[in-house]
Amino acid sequence: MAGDYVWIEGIPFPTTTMEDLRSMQDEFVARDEDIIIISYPKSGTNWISELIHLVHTRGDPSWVQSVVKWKRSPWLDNTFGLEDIKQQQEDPRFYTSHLPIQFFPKSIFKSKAKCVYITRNPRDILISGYYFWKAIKATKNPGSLEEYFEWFLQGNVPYGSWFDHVGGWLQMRGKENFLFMLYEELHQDIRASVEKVSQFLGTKLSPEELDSVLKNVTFQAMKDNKMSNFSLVPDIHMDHRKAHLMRKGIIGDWKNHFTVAQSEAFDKVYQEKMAGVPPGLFPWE
Ligand SMILES: Nc1ncnc2c1ncn2[C@@H]1O[C@H](COP(=O)(O)OS(=O)(=O)O)[C@@H](OP(=O)(O)O)[C@H]1O
Repeated sequence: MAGDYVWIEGIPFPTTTMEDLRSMQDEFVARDEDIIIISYPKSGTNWISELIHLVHTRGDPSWVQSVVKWKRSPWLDNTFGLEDIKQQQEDPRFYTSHLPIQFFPKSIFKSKAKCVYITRNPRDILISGYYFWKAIKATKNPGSLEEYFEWFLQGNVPYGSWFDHVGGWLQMRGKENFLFMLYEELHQDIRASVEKVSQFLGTKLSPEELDSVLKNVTFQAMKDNKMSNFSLVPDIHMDHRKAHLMRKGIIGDWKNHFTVAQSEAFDKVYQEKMAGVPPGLFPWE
């Protein structure tokens, strides 16, 4: 049976999230060498993580094929992930977070840690989450799409409102150690995306290394890689009969799901909530 949420300061989190986020925020010690992947759920977190890990190994797939993703980039947001991060001696440490900016460890903002924030058309995020949360035991079962659609617009979904999450993290745009990426840009030009990320990380790849990264970050390669496709998530956390991480991997699946009325309702909320965001920043507007 799917669970409910743990509510922390008005935001619903999966029940696997540590309850004392505020203590973690004060106590966590970032290192300048850290590489942090940040996203609202279902934005392409695992795609950009895989890409970053492969850039780090210069296209050698042995790490991504032998270590599960949540050990390569543990979750900052839960106690087990945090322990893994703290115990890592070697630099750089990689870790992942879906946290809204107001819960992020303060030391990260004072460090030179490199942060990559990825986002995606929120309409596609809604659909991706609608299917995925059905399988995840630490989140509430979405029920019908009509119902989930309303929850999403209200921010009554894991990690709260997409609008608030993106709005918060956009404050970091332009900072030297922050890179903003879009799922859609990875789709449109994956080679240019790999080059952009490798430049940000300070890793110059040879043409052969770049080709090997490209070969291993395709939807099919990740779907076939059990260390990346979530098939090894224990049954106590995920019902593998109900959904897979690697679902469709396309742009615009929302068009196969939204009614005209839903599409209009979404646009209205989007325009209200994103009024302060510079026009043209996102390709889906
Ligand atoms: N390589 C590649 N190419 C294209 N698309 C990809 C790729 N890797 C992951 N995905 C798609 O990303 C969606 C999952 O997002 P996240 O990784 O952020 O999910 S999670 O929040 O960590 O659960 C999910 O999107 P949907 O298919 O729309 O559900 C995945 O299919």
